[in-house]
Amino acid sequence: MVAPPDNNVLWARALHFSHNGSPALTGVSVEVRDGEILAVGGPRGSGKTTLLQCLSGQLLPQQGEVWFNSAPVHTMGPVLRERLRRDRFGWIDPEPVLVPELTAWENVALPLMLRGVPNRPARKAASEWLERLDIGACGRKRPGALLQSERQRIVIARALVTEPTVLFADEPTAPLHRADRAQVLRTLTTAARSHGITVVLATHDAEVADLADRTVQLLDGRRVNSLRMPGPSSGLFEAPADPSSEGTACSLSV
Ligand SMILES: Nc1ncnc2c1ncn2[C@@H]1O[C@H](COP(=O)(O)OP(=O)(O)OP(=O)(O)O)[C@@H](O)[C@H]1O
Repeated sequence: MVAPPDNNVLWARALHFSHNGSPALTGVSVEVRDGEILAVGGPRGSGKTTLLQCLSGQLLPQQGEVWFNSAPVHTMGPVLRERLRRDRFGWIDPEPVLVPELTAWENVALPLMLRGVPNRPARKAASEWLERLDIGACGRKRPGALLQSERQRIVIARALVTEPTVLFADEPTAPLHRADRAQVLRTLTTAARSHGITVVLATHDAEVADLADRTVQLLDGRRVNSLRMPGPSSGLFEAPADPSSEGTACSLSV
């Protein structure tokens, strides 16, 4: 086993994963640098979610290696991987899932309280994150009284309140309208940058990927290079990835 380069917070090599025999990743390698916002693009079914699940230790690849800093995630047992996810990683799903009986600030404070943080400091941290995400006024409301975009901001605040080393966001703005999408995403990336949180963001929206530092593209479970055509809502032209370009930016503005 070869240890990954020092400046990568995550480093995955030649990942293979099949769901019940149907291949989702076939030899994907990717690196994530400390503090960067990396978009994982590609059409539906291209393997984005599976890649994020392998990188975050939710799934064990059937072949290949995943390293977090200098720790080999692919050889960890379930207890260690669970601890890693709890202590160092955050996760945002496409649909906002909140506890309906709790207020917004209680939902955000929940991960801190589960770690034993007392009520007052947990409440203070939750309120600060609600303010940062421009939903300070929603603190006392329950999820049922909030708009979908407000609920998704609460989910984002809850994922950031523990200040994880890496935040995995799987299509975090998929259910939102176009205008809300850009605003929520800008808030998420600004908050992550200001706190030095690395973000791995799965998206099939080229405009979403524009907010990232770098994009890697998947197609049918493989990495491909992408050439972005001119224009704001341009499509992506894809070509097989050159393994020797591993580590260089994959999105080339033409
Ligand atoms: N639990 C599962 N059981 C069986 N097949 C699965 C499962 N999860 C994913 N797949 C298949 O694996 C492939 C990759 O799926 P994955 O969800 O990783 O792609 P994706 O790019 O995230 O897609 P989407 O944008 O639709 O979320 C797809 O063909 C999908 O149908």
